Amino acid sequence: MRLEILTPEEMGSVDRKAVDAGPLDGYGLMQNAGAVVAAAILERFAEAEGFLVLCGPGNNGGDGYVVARLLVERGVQVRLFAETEPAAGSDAARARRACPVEPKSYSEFEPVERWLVVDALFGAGLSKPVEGREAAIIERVRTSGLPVVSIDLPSGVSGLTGKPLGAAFQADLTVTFFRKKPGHVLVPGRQMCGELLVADIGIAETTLNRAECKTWENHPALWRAALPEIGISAHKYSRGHVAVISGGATSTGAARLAARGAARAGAGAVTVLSPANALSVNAMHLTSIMLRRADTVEELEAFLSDRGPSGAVLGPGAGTGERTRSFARSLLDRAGAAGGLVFDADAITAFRGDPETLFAMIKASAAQVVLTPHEGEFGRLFPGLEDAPEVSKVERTREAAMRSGAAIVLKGPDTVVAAPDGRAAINVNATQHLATAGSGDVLSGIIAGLMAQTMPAFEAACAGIWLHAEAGRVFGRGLIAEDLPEMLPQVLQSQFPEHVR
Ligand SMILES: NC(=O)C1=CN([C@@H]2O[C@H](COP(=O)(O)OP(=O)(O)OC[C@H]3O[C@@H](n4cnc5c(N)ncnc54)[C@H](OP(=O)(O)O)[C@@H]3O)[C@@H](O)[C@H]2O)[C@@H](O)CC1
Ligand SMILES: Nc1ncnc2c1ncn2[C@@H]1O[C@H](COP(=O)(O)OP(=O)(O)O)[C@@H](O)[C@H]1O
Ligand SMILES: [K+]
Repeated sequence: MRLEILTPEEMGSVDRKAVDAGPLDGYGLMQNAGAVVAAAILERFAEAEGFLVLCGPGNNGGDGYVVARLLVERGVQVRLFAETEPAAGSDAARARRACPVEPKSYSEFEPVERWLVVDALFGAGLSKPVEGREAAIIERVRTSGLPVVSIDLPSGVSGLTGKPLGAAFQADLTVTFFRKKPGHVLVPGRQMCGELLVADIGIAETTLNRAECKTWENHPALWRAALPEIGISAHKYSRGHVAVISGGATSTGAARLAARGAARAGAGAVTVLSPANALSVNAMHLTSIMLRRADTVEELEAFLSDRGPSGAVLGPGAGTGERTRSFARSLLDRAGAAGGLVFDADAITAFRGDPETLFAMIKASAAQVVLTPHEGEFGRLFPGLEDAPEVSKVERTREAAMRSGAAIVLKGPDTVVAAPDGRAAINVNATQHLATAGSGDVLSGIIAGLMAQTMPAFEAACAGIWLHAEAGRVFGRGLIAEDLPEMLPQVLQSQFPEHVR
């Protein structure tokens, strides 16, 4: 599967390598790009009565001239709008000369009913906010309601960040080339593309140095091989034992959701470690999941010594005070080499004043650590890496992983996972039904459950996010967090039948 995601800059270097290797030059690639776009348009929009092609000054516009020419050759009506001539000697200038349609200026642009707009204004070379006459055309197209096919990217959407830079098209179909770019999978770019087609334009697969690729679309192909297998002689503890730290009497549900997530993800045993004042409320709601008292670090450490769990979740409902901070220190200190720790919610917020101390402990620990912040929690731990218009969520998450020494799961509709070694994956199967209280708690449990079964942190985080999202997607409307663990068996059995024996 072609799961690699290339930044516009990386794509530019692939293009250059492809041209150097031949046989196609830049103009040849542009011809192929135009041809795949024209074919996709004719196949999907056969009922369109004519085409309004908008060409920008660069190679994206060059692709537009090729599309216009090919559509004219098919005998359909085409009007072309361009404001700036392509640079002399460029591939786009050659495509412009070969195009039989004389461009009109943008000011002459008029929407025509039942026609289709081909957006070839800007692609990978978007370098500043779209304003003025281009913004005016985009607004006219939007109010006309005409369908839009965008070449490479909806003009105005940054291929790097997925965010609009000024005005931007909402496309019905976007045709990009060779590989997806971050802007096609990060929101809001993902929705602004409409349907996304990744087309082959004759760039050899060998042009891409796969070993250098560090960013992927999250998909089972990335981590299927690392999914835990249950051996025939398994016993409950050999399948992994997860400890989940509960909060006090009025905030115990989050830990139980995480515990249930860990159990359904396949951990053979799960223990909730509860303050004394919450033991009875936890006991009333737990059956197969075990319960043990842990008010103090000494009690936690006694449990760690007795039972040697292979995974733990700290944070959901745990409180942001000294108990949580001291439990974090103890878990990082005492977890064996195979231990997998997930710090979520309050375990993240508890270190807001002193993230460097947490990062130093993580780096010194033998445990594999995953931090699962939402944007608010992320900002508390990583000042300076907050969301900003021109920064990519992938790069922010990657930088946070390097700073902290943990795998970072930055949650949202486009959850990004990054590892300290630079690997990153963008998740695309989530549904908005996951935006429900406690859904993140279940996720932390699923990831810990997978790590407790010896799945490495990055793979466990990617698998956990995908399974969690798939459970939400399959369940659909009316989802509450309690439903997520209960959907996992169905998702696991339908997607990975070989793992259920
Ligand atoms: N490389 C290859 O082999 C292949 C590439 N292909 C195609 O090439 C596309 C990339 O082409 P590209 O690099 O020429 O950039 P492109 O997106 O046309 O824009 C650059 C121009 O727009 C201008 N400009 C930017 N933002 C602006 C704004 N907001 N408002 C106004 N102006 C703005 C910018 O100005 P400047 O930054 O120089 O001031 C410059 O003049 C790629 O998306 C794909 O479609 C295919 O043919 C397959 C083979
Ligand atoms: N609009 C959305 N679309 C898809 N997934 C979402 C959306 N909103 C939230 N999620 C997912 O739901 C979960 C919410 O986690 P979190 O914010 O920690 O909530 P809670 O603290 O209530 O458990 C995360 O996995 C997140 O990625
Ligand atoms: K475009």
